[in-house]
Amino acid sequence: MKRIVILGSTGSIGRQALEVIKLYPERFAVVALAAAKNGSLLLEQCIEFNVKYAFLADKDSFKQYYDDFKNYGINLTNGSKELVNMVLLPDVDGILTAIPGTICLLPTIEALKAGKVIYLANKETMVAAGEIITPLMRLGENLLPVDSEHSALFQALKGEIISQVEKLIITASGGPFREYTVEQLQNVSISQALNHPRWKMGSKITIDSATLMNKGLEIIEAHYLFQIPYEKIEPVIHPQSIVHSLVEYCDGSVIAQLGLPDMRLPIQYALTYPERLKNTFPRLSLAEIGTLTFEKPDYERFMALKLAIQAGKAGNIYPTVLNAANEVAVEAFLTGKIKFLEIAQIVEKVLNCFSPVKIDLETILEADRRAREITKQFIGGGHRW
Ligand SMILES: NC(=O)C1=CN([C@@H]2O[C@H](COP(=O)(O)OP(=O)(O)OC[C@H]3O[C@@H](n4cnc5c(N)ncnc54)[C@H](OP(=O)(O)O)[C@@H]3O)[C@@H](O)[C@H]2O)C=CC1
Ligand SMILES: CC(=O)[C@@H](O)[C@H](O)COP(=O)(O)O
Ligand SMILES: [Mn+2]
Repeated sequence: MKRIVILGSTGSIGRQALEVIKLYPERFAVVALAAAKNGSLLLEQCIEFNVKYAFLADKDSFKQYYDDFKNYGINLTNGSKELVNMVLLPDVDGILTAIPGTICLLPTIEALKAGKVIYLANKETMVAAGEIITPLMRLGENLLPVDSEHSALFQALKGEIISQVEKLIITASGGPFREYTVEQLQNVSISQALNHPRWKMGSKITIDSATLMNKGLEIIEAHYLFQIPYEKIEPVIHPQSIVHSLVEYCDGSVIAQLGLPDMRLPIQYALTYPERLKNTFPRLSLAEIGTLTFEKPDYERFMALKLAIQAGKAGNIYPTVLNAANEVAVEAFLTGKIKFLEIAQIVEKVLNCFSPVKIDLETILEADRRAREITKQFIGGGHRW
C-alpha cells in the first residue's frame, strides 16, 4: 500500500491522479490533500478518500471552511510551513507535486531529504532549484517524472546506457498559435491563449504552452532529470501530441513513447512504477489518427523558447530567474495587465538584470524573490489593457 499526499488535488493533475488512485483502492491510500481556495471540492475529496489532513493556502477560504472540515474530523491547516509538515507526516510514502509555480519547492526538498518519493508534475520546482534537487534525487527510486514528455523519455531510456544517448527529442504541440504570424500574435486574447488544441490543463501551463515557454521549461527539466547536456536536447513541433518524446541513440535508433493525450497515463505509470497496470482508458489507434507530423520550432516568433534554452545553458541562477519572471508575467497576462508578446519580452529584460552568484538554496530563493519583484516593476511601468 502506497500512502500518498497530493499537493494541488483540486487542479487538473490532482483530479486526474485521484481518478487513477480510485481504480486501485488496494494499492493506494490518500493521507493528505492540499489546494488553494477550492474548499468545497477539497472537502468532497477528503470525504471520498477518507483523508484526515488537508491544507488550504488562501487565508479567507481556510477560515470559511475550517469548521466544515472539523465536523468531518479532518485537520485543515494553512500557512506555508504546514505544507512542509504535511509531506513530512510519518505515514506518508510519496507526494504528487501538482501546484503550479515554486510553492512545491521546499516541500519537495524536505520530502526527498526525509526519504519520501516525489511524483513530479510540478516542473517549475525542477527548473528553479534543479541544482539543489538533483543531488538529492535518484531517478526511478525517489523521484518519478509525471510530465508527459519526461515520462516518455524515462520510458524510452529504460534499460539503456545513458552515455550512448545522442539526443533527447522533446515534442511540443505548438500551442494554439502555431501558425500565427508575429503581427497576429500581438493582439491575441486571453481566451484564445487558454484554448490549447490538445490538452485540458490549468491556466498557467496553458499560457506557457501558447508561448512555448512550457517547452523551454521542459528542456531545463529534462536536463536536470536525465543529466544530459543542453546540446543534446532538441524540441520538435508535433501538433497531434501523440508521440510524447523520443530518444535517439548513437547507433541511429530512435525510441519513442506514444499514447493519446491523456495525463492519466503518465500519472498512473509514475504511481505504479515499475509495474504497468491494466486500465480502461481510451486506447490509441494509429489508423484512426492517420497522420503524425513534425516541424522545426520557430525561435523568432516564440522567443520564450529561445530565452529558456539560453537561461538553461547559462545555468547558475538564470533558470530560477527565468521561471520566476515568467510566473509573474503569465499572471499579468491572465489579469489583462500585459499583452501576450510582452510575456517573453519582460522575461528577457529581467534575465538581463542578474549576474551569476554562488549557488545554494538561499541564493536561489533570493534570486526567485528578487526576480519576481523586478518583473512586477517592469509590468508596473508598462501599458495597461
Ligand atoms: N495539467 C496538466 O496536464 C499538466 C500539468 N503539469 C504541471 O503540473 C502542475 C499543476 O498543473 P495543473 O494541474 O494544470 O494546475 P491547475 O491550475 O489545474 O491546478 C492547480 C492546483 O494547485 C492548487 N494550488 C494553487 N496554489 C496553491 C497554493 N499556494 N497552495 C496549495 N495549493 C495550491 C490549486 O487549488 P485551487 O483549485 O483551490 O485553486 C489546484 O488544486 C504545474 O506545475 C504544471 O506545469 C505538467 C504536465 C501536464
Ligand atoms: C501534458 C503535458 O505534459 C503538457 O506539458 C503538454 O505537453 C503541454 O503541451 P505543449 O506541448 O503544447 O507544451
Ligand atoms: Mn509536458
